[in-house]
Amino acid sequence: MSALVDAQHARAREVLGSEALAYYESGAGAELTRREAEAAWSHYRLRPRVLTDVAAVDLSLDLLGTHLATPLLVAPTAYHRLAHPDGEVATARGAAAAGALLTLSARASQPLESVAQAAAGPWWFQVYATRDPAVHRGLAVRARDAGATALVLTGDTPFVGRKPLSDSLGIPGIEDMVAVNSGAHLRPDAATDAADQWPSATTDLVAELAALTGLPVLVKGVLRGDEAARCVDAGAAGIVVSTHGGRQLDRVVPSAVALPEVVAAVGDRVPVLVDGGLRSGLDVLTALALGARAVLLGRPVLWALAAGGAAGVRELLDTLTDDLAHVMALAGAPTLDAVTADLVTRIERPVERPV
Ligand SMILES: Cc1cc2nc3c(=O)[nH]c(=O)nc-3n(C[C@H](O)[C@H](O)[C@H](O)COP(=O)(O)O)c2cc1C
Ligand SMILES: CCCCCCC(=O)C(=O)O
Repeated sequence: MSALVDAQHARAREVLGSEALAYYESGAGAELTRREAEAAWSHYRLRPRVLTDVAAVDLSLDLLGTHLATPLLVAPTAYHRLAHPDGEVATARGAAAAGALLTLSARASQPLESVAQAAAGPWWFQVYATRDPAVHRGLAVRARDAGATALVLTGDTPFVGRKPLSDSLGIPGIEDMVAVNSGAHLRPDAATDAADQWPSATTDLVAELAALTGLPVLVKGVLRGDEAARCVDAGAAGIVVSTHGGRQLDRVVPSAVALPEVVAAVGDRVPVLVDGGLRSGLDVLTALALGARAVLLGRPVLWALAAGGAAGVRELLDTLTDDLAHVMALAGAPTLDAVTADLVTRIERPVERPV
């Protein structure tokens, strides 16, 4: 883990309330998937090139029509006002200052238009299929009108995963935060709430959202090559390999294991992105070498926001981008195009604590 991520995490643990901390940190079930995510990246080893001109490392890329300065993106995470009073507005400012793309959660704790105004940089909007389709359709159109350049349809959440460590504590202020964008309140009979997850959603929603908004739609939460192909056949413009931070189905394969299979299945048709357990430039380099076009950061952004508001988010993204540039240079890859599969190999028995 990068030293800064570690320090911001420690600071976040000091300043966050116990309910907010539990909500952010927790995973589903016995948390096997959450706990495996980080270590899974270290099962790969690098095969660097030598005597390659790496005096200038260029991290820029074009992604679905948007030019980006860094392949580090902010993952959609809910309720940023639990971390900092300035909430998603601060996250948007920090991301823009670092030149990083923000993915705003459907469960943001501030109106998406306020966040859009603060987002001087590019941003995408994450969509949950809701029981009342007017809710997700309305949000998608509002996001498009406010300047989002793509939608990210989360496909792994027909129901919210059960998280033993946080479910009993509850989330302070959740009713108001849910209402802020959807206009709906979670009632005690939440299963019938208009803004609750809609468990009957299918891949038909991909084309529907694309036709409604004219925006590219990525599907997030994919862990299999055949499922990625099914989403792309249904119109997905990109795939996000993700275990949802280990918060949905426990014991799913880590993103680091699923990524090569998904890239092999659809990587020549659409960009494949990945998130889950990425905590350092080396983790990101590994993900890019395995075929990801870009990566998303979830909890590290929440810790950075709690630790330092917009400045904390900027420092995180700047530091990891700089860390990535450094390890790319040492691996002999001066551009993202030069980060190819031959740079990594998988080993079966990593040495966890060398002596
Ligand atoms: C507190 C929290 C809230 C999240 N909220 C959302 C959400 O609203 N929508 C979504 O698609 N994913 C959500 N995620 C999952 C993230 O987008 C991402 O997949 C995950 O956090 C990546 O793993 P990492 O935290 O190890 O970086 C959430 C994750 C966390 C930790
Ligand atoms: C208690 C409602 C949680 C909504 C989903 C947010 C999310 O994706 C996550 O917490 O994970």
